Amino acid sequence: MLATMTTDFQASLFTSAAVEVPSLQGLVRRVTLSDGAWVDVARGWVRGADQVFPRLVHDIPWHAERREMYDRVVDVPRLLHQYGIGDELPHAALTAARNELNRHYAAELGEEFVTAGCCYYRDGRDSVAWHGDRIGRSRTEDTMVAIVSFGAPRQLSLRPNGGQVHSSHPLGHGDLIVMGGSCQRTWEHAILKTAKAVGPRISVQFRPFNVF
Ligand SMILES: O=C(O)CCC(=O)C(=O)O
Ligand SMILES: [Fe+2]
Repeated sequence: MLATMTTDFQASLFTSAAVEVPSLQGLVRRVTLSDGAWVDVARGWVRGADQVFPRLVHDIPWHAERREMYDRVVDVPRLLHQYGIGDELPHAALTAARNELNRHYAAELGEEFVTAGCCYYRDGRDSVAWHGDRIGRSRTEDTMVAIVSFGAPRQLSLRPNGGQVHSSHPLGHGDLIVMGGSCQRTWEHAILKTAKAVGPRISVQFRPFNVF
């Protein structure tokens, strides 16, 4: 009885008007960058994202990391968790998002998004410095990294390698950005620290096999 109730509850939660992951057809707007890089943006793609956010805060087994920087060991300024190939995702909205990304980009990407890296930016002091996701195949090959954002918006900044900041996308509340083409090799992205009072944000980055 209890099991049935739980299942019914989850099903109705997900199919309720509140949480919905619509088709990306006609919803994404592509912005062409230089050197074969592009981004696709779909604002408010995951409907009811603000209701998903507290579940992700609670259910993802977040951990802090420390990394060596030159001669020091420093805190990574965000919490992290990585879902690997075959891992069950923590919320039906994420599974639905990955399924729709795989459907929408199947022909263009030629493979599936199989991992989901998660970052939790607790406040404006949490950040990720300028980088490209260039470990693995993305070092030499075109690929895609699709990011779905929950919670309060933070700016995802983009610049050509080492160049001036080109654009900045406020991402939160179910927004999608897909970085594609040569974007990971020829451009850099960052979530810069901000002195403004900002609420917490979670990003989920869907990547193909051997792209980090
Ligand atoms: O939080 C984001 O949207 C970006 C995260 C990111 O660039 C990364 O983890 O590689
Ligand atoms: Fe990245």
